[in-house]
Amino acid sequence: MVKNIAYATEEETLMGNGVNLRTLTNDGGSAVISDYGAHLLRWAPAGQPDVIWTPRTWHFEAGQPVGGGVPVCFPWFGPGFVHGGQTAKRPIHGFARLRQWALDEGAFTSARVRYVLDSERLTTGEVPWIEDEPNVRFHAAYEVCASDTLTMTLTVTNTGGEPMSYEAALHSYLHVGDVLGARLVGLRGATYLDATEAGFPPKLQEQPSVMFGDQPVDRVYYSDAALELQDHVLGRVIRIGKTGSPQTVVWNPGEQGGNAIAHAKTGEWRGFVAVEAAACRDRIVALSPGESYMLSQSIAVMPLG
Ligand SMILES: O=P(O)(O)OC[C@H]1O[C@H](O)[C@H](O)[C@@H](O)[C@@H]1O
Repeated sequence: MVKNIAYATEEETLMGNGVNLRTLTNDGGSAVISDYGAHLLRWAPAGQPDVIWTPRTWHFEAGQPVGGGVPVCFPWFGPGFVHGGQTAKRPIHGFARLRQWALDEGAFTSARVRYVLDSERLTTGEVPWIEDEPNVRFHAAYEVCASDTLTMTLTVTNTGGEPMSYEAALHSYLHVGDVLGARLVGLRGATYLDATEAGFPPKLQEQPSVMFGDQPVDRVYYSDAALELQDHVLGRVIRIGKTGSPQTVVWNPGEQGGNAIAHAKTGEWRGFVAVEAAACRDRIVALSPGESYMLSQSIAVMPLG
């Protein structure tokens, strides 16, 4: 099924291929979210161009991630990281974004949607995901509140009888007029791991802003600071706040990688910067039985002053 997000309407909340799209519309703004992956596809405050980026055309395919939007990365990030070392797990960014989440009907309003993914409903082979944690059980709740601001909150509870650990990220593709002129401000002085180099060498953010170009930028910052993504083309600033997020992942694939993104046409990569609330690698979340952890990201838009 090929779909242009620009044409998503309320009438399309029930779609073919077993994928439901939910539309939130209120005076403050509107959003579209898919039950597949609990994947936010669109959000814009009233009167603003989209703030969440997706390729101009995209489709749902069972077992494949939807391009752009806000993938929920869980229970691992990238290829995974266990006991101090990178692993090679598949699928990349965990299975949560490739599963149908259960809609909490009672919590679905014009401004809010809540989804649940429970380990009891997953198939053997997905749980446990860490060989030495054979009895891991969890309950994940994901709530999206969308009006003139957007807030996404992932709460994971250890429902098993043994300790569990996981990685998570809210992988927001933020729409900019042109990434080549975008500036991400708020990370000066932070240490980051440079994922574009072998071994993820640690580096220091010395410049006042992160800039983007033809070369990829792929970094795990050790920072929970509030950030501003300045967009001189659209004349606005996207403000990003986070809680429970010891790291911030910043990514743009650059020209070569960007033009290889599934579903995206040549040059579309210039329309986004991914700024991700994350707890991954050596900041993995560890939960005792009964404990919960909340990872949240909120986004608002201001005129560029
Ligand atoms: O799987 P995708 O949604 O395309 O995301 C892929 C990207 O995700 C993160 O931002 C990682 O830091 C990148 O290394 C990776 O390439």
